[in-house]
Amino acid sequence: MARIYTHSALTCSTNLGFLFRSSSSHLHLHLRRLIFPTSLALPHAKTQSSWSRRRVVAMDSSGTDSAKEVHVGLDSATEEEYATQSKLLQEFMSIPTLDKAWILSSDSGSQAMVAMSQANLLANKRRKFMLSALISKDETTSNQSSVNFHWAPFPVEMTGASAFVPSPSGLKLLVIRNPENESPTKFEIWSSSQLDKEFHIPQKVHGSVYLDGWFEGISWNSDETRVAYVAEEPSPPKPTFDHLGYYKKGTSSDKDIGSWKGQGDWEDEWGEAYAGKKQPALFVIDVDSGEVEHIKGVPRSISVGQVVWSPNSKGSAQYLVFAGWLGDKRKLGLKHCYNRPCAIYAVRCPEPKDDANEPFPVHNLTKSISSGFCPRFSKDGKFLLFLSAKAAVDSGAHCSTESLHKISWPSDGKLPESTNIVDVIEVVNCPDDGCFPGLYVTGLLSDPWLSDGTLILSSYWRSCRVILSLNLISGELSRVSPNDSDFSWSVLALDGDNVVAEVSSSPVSVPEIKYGKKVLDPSGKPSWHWSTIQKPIFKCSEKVTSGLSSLQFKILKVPVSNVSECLTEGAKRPFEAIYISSSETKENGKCDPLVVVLHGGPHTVAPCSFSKQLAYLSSIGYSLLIVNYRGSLGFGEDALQSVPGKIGSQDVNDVLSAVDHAVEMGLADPSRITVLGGSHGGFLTTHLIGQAPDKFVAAAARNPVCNIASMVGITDIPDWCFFEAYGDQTHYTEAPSPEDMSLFHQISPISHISKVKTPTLFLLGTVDLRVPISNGFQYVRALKEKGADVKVLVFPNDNHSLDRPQTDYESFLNIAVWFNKYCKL
Ligand SMILES: CC(=O)N[C@@H](C)C(=O)N[C@@H](C)C(=O)O
Repeated sequence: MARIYTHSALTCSTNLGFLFRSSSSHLHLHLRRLIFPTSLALPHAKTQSSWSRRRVVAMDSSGTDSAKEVHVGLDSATEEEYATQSKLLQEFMSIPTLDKAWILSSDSGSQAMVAMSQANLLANKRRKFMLSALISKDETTSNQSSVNFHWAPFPVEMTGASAFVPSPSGLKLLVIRNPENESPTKFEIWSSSQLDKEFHIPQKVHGSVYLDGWFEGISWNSDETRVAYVAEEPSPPKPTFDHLGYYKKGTSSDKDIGSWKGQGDWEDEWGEAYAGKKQPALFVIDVDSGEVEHIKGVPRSISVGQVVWSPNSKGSAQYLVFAGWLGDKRKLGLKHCYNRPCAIYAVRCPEPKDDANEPFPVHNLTKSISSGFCPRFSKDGKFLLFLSAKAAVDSGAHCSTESLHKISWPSDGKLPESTNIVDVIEVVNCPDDGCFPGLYVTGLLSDPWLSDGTLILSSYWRSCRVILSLNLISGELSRVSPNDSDFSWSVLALDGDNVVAEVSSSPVSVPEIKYGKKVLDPSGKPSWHWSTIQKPIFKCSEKVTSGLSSLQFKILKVPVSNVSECLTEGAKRPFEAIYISSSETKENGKCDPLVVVLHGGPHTVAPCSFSKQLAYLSSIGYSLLIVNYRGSLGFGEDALQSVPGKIGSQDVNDVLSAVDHAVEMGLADPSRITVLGGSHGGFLTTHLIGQAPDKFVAAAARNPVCNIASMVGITDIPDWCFFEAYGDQTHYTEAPSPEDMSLFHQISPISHISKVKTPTLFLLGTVDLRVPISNGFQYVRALKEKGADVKVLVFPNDNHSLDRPQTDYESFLNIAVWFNKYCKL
């Protein structure tokens, strides 16, 4: 998931919950197909006799018909198990997710609007709804003031709306509805009691508005007359041929009878999650007339995003300021990839009276730095702040420690030839104990400022997400969320000088909303006083509540084994693992079975926050060990940069050290350990079952990287293969040599396949562009050849993230049943 803008939208379930409740044979048949959608569902040799068998005629490899026995369906005990698990999983997966929040201030006080979503399994979509509340504050004594949110009795369903953007005054609300087919994009302007305007923007003007976390940017101008945004350019016309196959000159309408459309030229795309998306381009809509202007002058080699308006000072030109990514050569994958060069640009926004035929020049404001994105103007309009992933771009790591910079913004609107970029927060290499580990921003609000110009933002800090404040003048950075909290916090919205935050209390309790007020302690030192907002908006069923109430967690510090002198200082420091277990003591003193959970990247982090899927696994009796091995975000740049060039060894050893550490502490029973991971986490999972074949009783891998040699030619991030294999970006080429291929094979899980004996479940998405499905299949077939116990679920319409509601649900249902089978819960 993109680290900017979004709150972790952990998605949910499927229609299986409904199906399991029925005992009709028709539904059971359907269920079997859902659970084993491919012919690769292989029962373990030991359990074969309990499976129902059916004689079918199949074609053997010689091409002749032969009668073979294949296994269909489940034994009744397994069916019972699926049925039981599905009921509880459904309750976890239906917990809603908080997507965004706004605080709108008026003379009568502040009001909160909270956009939430919940899985709709049957529709395989997320159901969106909006909750609103009036905020009342009792300010009698400054340090003791109480805050109440008076929630409307029910949320309002908003399904069909793609984006909500209140205007700065809170008097207007823009609702955008992206089309699902060839229909127009709808823009609605709402006032407090009615729909004021509705505009339908046809596909020949632009396609869907971007809402992806990278290119997304929708911005009201200060007098609330225009909105700038990023949308897909119209599709280029396709060649038309008549019934004889003759090429037709000129453009013709889609509805021509007796003619057909060719494909036309292929256009490069930004890889995983951008399949079929057109070039992002800048538009401005007049909210009174509905007139849409395509902002010209931006070269097609630049993909634009994150547009904001420059401050509006009388008589001076107004600019649209945006981030732009260069896609002139190859567009390499962008999702999770902060290492793509990008810059902050400004283009003068034409006034309605300007001659539209004369595009204004585009200024690159950040020429001297390899990365600039997320532009924000300071409260007084004197500075333009932006984030930079220069450490990622310059090193080649797909994600790394960020930095924050500013440039002065000219009050007369005359942009200088060159800008002086001032560093505000630098990259931290080796953080001292307990000190700021560097910037890993997880969210920047559209208006992130307190009245004195202090910036409020959320960032990873080791295994937690914290809220930080930055005084732009003094450069002082401090923690807004409590120093002693192991929970993950993120800023949702600002209410004047107060902070509304979402706090996820670790993996064992659902998020809650907190309201933070700056207070002065008796010595005059400022600190933040937090109140819990009374109504829990994440309402859980009794089973979920009782399941969670018996859990506890702690963050373990794991010492690095084999500290070598070649390591940088920061890479010698302990890394972390989050341990979750039942708080109840077992009568026999035995530990629960353990699931080792491994994030991907490798440069991401598994934060100490609530995850429905993992909470479900904990609540059915598993302890979890979520390992933030070296290379994870949040621990400084030295530790992060220590793994490239050593993947498949250093990261694997870190996980093994964490497991040994947990066993030594008496937290895990060495005979009942399983492992679960996706993508690079799946690379680690499949490495671990090959390199430590006796350690894990079962494994589950979601779109795993199993063979970099076969991935490099077809993934959207071939540069990742080179960077993580060699540890630098000098080796990257589109034409790998036999030596490259040999190294890729050698460092991949496939090279350890002969040792694997752990029963492994594979969850694969057919339209994954990052780790194409053939990677998992090759490994699966190699395991099958050895007679290993393998089960495969293939999701034909899923990409790399496997997060569509039904997919997510069916995945975790099968993970639970698979682990139960080998851990004998
Ligand atoms: C940079 C990147 O996407 N690497 C993949 C191999 C990976 O592990 N991706 C993670 C972030 C994922 O969870 O998709």
